[in-house]
Amino acid sequence: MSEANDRAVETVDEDPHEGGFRAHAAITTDRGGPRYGEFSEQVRLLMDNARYACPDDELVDELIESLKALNDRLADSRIDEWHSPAGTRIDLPSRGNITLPPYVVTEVNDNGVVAELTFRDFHLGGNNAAHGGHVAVAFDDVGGFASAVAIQHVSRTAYLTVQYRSITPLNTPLRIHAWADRIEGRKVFIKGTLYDGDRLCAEMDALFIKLNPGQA
Ligand SMILES: CCCCCCCCCCCCCCCC(=O)SCCNC(=O)CCNC(=O)[C@H](O)C(C)(C)COP(=O)(O)OP(=O)(O)OC[C@H]1O[C@@H](n2cnc3c(N)ncnc32)[C@H](O)[C@@H]1OP(=O)(O)O
Repeated sequence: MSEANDRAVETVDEDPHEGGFRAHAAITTDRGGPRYGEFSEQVRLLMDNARYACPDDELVDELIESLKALNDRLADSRIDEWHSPAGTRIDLPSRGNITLPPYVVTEVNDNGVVAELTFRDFHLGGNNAAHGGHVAVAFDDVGGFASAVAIQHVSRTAYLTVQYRSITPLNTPLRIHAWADRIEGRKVFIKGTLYDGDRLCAEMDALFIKLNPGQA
């Protein structure tokens, strides 16, 4: 971590979290400004290019200097997790969270949550296919979303099982669907599917637990 990173630990007086997540929906399209989506896309491209890059020594030297300068500037604008745009920008893919595979929600209703999701070069597992861990990340987020829709409350993943049925391609719009199969008290049983066209890539079977008030 750089010096700028050390300086960047900023605290906020109010206590904006509840049950381990945001107390308020914090729905905003303002934080980060109108070009935050373009910024996120450039970061994703950086990750994609870094994944496949084979720079020579001279370029590595140059890139390290550029990245150091960039990281210092970014670190200066860090804020706590509750106020950062990432995760709250509902106008952007995956709510502006660049650590998630980008997805755009197309349906939210009694049948759950449906989204168009694209794994990118950064998500490579091998042989042009998505890494299984990234598939699980996608299911966790969209599954958590479906749980939130079903119970109108925050929940945490207790378990999440993925059945990998066929290769999940990169750079291909996929259809991810998660829905509440049943609810028993605080337990929300979530199921999910990931399709490339008509081909089933993976299935999810997960349990989310509704958090008690103040639960971490
Ligand atoms: C701003 C814009 C908004 C837009 C729209 C919002 C969309 C917003 C989407 C966000 C999407 C994020 C989605 C990420 C979600 C994570 O990734 S969360 C992070 C990963 N998960 C964790 O770190 C959880 C770690 N584990 C824990 O904290 C605790 O074990 C848990 C899961 C909270 C459960 O603990 P607990 O509350 O003490 O529950 P406990 O009393 O032990 O168990 C309750 C019941 O569940 C059962 N149970 C608990 N664990 C298990 C298990 N592993 N297996 C089977 N049964 C279990 C118990 O047996 C018990 O059953 P009953 O006796 O009631 O029949």
